[in-house]
Amino acid sequence: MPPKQRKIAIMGYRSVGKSSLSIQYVEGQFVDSYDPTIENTFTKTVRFRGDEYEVRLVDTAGQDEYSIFPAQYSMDIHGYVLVYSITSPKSFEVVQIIHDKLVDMTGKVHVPIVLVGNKTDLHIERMISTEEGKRLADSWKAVFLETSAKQNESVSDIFHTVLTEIERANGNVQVKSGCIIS
Ligand SMILES: Nc1nc2c(ncn2[C@@H]2O[C@H](COP(=O)(O)OP(=O)(O)OP(=O)(O)O)[C@@H](O)[C@H]2O)c(=O)[nH]1
Repeated sequence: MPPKQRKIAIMGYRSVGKSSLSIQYVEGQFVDSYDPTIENTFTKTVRFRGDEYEVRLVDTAGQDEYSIFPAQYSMDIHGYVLVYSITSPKSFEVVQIIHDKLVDMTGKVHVPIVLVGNKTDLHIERMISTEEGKRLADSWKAVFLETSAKQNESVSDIFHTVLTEIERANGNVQVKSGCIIS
């Protein structure tokens, strides 16, 4: 069977670690330097829960509260990873604005979204608590994860979770008494 093709967009404010998470997932390395992204696409083939997936990961340019939601990211994308940095209240504010624009643009009731609080290794600089992140994700009915691209903590979980959410949106995952059966 050919691999299932899944296109995932990773979005958020500038410098939250979108490229670092993408590179850590696809290439298994962390780059300390900062090079603002315009747009990059990564492809990775993964076997997950018995199925083969070709994941196309679109690493988007950092947005701010004034950015217009790029129309190309409202179509042809199966799932979204929305990222903020746990050290940046501004990035937490912007991720909420991006989410609202995303829901408006796609016009869908349920969009597969994973909310990610990145940079957990910078715990002394933490400004957004785990509870705040969780509460926001719950209000969106999205899944919440905290990660560190630097320490490769929970990075692959992001993409496995978004693949699961896409399957769920397609009606291919059943949840029974807390267990996920696919
Ligand atoms: N300590 C720490 N630094 C990180 C982490 N993730 C990214 N960084 C650093 O944060 C800076 C920005 O990372 P990028 O991955 O370029 O951020 P981005 O969101 O793609 O940035 P834009 O392209 O401007 O949107 C870089 O210096 C990274 O090394 C992390 O988990 N921990």
